[in-house]
This record gives sequence, structure tokens and C-alpha cells, in this order.
Amino acid sequence: MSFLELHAVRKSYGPMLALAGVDLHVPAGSRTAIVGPSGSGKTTLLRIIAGFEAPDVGRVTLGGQVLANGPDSIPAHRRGIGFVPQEGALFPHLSVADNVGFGLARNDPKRSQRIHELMQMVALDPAMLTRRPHELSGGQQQRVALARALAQSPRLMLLDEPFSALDTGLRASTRKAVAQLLGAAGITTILVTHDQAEALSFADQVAVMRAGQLAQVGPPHALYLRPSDPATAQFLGETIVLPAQLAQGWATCALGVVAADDAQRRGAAQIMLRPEQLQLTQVPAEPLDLDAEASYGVVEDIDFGGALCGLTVRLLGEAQAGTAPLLVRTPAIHIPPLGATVQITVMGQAHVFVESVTV
Ligand SMILES: Nc1ncnc2c1ncn2[C@@H]1O[C@H](COP(=O)(O)OP(=O)(O)OP(=O)(O)O)[C@@H](O)[C@H]1O
Repeated sequence: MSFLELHAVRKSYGPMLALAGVDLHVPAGSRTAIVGPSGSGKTTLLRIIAGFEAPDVGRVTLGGQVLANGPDSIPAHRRGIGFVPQEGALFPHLSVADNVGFGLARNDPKRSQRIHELMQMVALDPAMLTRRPHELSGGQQQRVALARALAQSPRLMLLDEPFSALDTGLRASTRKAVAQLLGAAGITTILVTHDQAEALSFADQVAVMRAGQLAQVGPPHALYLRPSDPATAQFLGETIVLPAQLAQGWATCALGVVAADDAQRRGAAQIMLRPEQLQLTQVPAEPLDLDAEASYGVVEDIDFGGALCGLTVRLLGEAQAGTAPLLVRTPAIHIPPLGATVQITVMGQAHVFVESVTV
């Protein structure tokens, strides 16, 4: 049995169905990220796990203890669950020490020592204890909020978009530091975010929410490379979706014959590649053997993005005439010039969607 289990959880606000039957299993000590577009139900799900809301129907159990069975629900303060809201929500008039120690008894002789331990856990200098929250950086404030939640020695930690107010660099380093310290403490964690890259990098289990349901749950690399449908694929990153004919693990498509991740299926299907799976090699424009096995194109646009650049490539060849130009992601040091003729090589396997859905 998993540590946290949600079974058929539903929640409506008046006529608005926020959660339409959610099942989720979270193993002990794991990090799960719930990701989805705005309004898909992520925060509602987190609030039900925390105990700020009760489900209309469905069951929530933690470590074998039933926390909620429909509206019959254990209150939040008796669940042993830590919660870090967006932007930390620190008490602005209290010092860092009093924020961290907020839930600790004032007359506890070990209070000060515990506050120092918590500061150490979140890698903050104890010299900051006398400061007020506004005298800290955004990343430091988030760590104080985390220390305050850790003070309760929670069985489960819930993070609601805790990094969203931080700028890109600080966001990545804070996320990494938080993931490491929660992992080292062995605390089961659930992160809610609308940022796909954040979900993929933070978690060992990613749950994609769509319209109040979990569209797919799995390890990050599996969701990214083998999404269940085109909508999930597009939500998690850029895609190239092509019609193909499958046979014995090979897909014949506008890019020629490409290795596919389904050796059993035959016939028409939709395949997906990520733009960084295409490798471009500049070749002379003439002569080109367009009937050969290789696939060629012309660079029509270059979007210089720093480390990775986006190139728009129009495929050459009569059979490829109806194929929309492809987006290719390639390291900046390898970009061919605008108008160059390129040979296109596919790295790795194309993913075959289970259903042939048109996107
Ligand atoms: N207290 C409420 N009263 C009425 N409707 C609500 C309430 N809370 C949420 N909703 C609705 O339920 C749906 C799910 O909301 P929720 O906040 O869970 O989504 P979310 O995925 O967290 O969105 P975001 O990323 O924008 O925070 C939305 O349509 C929202 O408008």
C-alpha cells in the first residue's frame, strides 16, 4: 500500500466540478509533482490532502489512517501535514526566529536549539534569525517558510507553487536545494506547479491534471518521452507529431524510416518526436538524392535562444510537400545558417501514441 492514497475523490463548488474523480498513489519518501493548466484542479486537490477542504465523495488515507471519507474529514491541524503556500506567507511583523518557531511552544527550553537546527536544515545562516522577512531575498523567505513547516516534523510536505515568485536562476537553485533537503530528511512531498520543467526536474513521480482528472501519472522521463496522448505531450514540451505507417518497430513517415517505441503495432498511427531529437548536418544544396533513405530540408527561420536554438526546417521532396515545417532544437554552436540545406537525422525512438488522435 502507498503512503498517501486518494481514491475516487470528487469536489464541486456549486455547479463547478473542480475534481472529477481522482485516484493517486504516493509512495513513502517520494517526491510527486502535480502539474496542469490553470483551473485544472491542482490547488483543490492539495487543499483536500491538507484538510483545508473536504471532498464531496472519495477517500484520502495517509499511512493507513483515513483522513477523509467524503465530507467526514479530520481537521488540518490534526493531520501532521506541512504546507508551504505560494510566496511563503511569512508573518511580516515577526522575526525570522519567531516565524520558524511559530508552532513551537514558547516555554520549551529546547526551542532556540530547534530553531537553529531548522535553519541549518534549510541552509540559512543563523545570523538572519533577528531579521524581518522583508530583509531577506525571495529564495531565503521560501526557505524560512519551509523551515516553519518542517518545525512540525510533518509526515507529508505539501508545496503550493512555492517557487513561482522567484526569478529563473534563484528558482532553479532554490528548487534543487529544497528537493535535496526534503530527500535527505526522507519526507514524502507533493509539489503543485503549472511549470512543466519544474515538475519534471523536481519529482520522481509527475501527475498531469486536466479538467479535474489525472490524465497521466508516471516517472518524469516516461511522461516526457512516452506521453499517453498528444495533449499531454504538448503540455509537457514542444512536439513534432507526424502520421506514420508502422511495421516491426519501424515508422515510415515524412522523415523517412524512424525507429519506433512500439514493436507490436502495424499500420497507420501517429508518432511523436521531441524537437531536440532531430540533428541537422549542413550539406551542399546540389546534388541531392531525394529518393535515398536520408531526409533533407531547408532552414527557413532561426530563433536564437542561447543554449538551445529553435530552427524551422521545411522538408524537401515531393512526398513531404504536405508536411508543415518542423521545429528543431539544437545547441547554439551547431546552428547552420538561414537558407542552408540540411540532412536530418533522428536520434532515439519516435513515440507511438496509443490512440490515433488528430492534433
Ligand atoms: N472556493 C471556490 N469557489 C468556487 N470555485 C472554485 C473555488 N476554488 C476553486 N474553484 C474553481 O475550481 C476549479 C479548479 O480550481 P483550482 O484552484 O483547484 O485550479 P488550479 O489548477 O490550482 O489553478 P491555478 O493554477 O490557476 O491555481 C477552477 O475552475 C476554479 O475556478
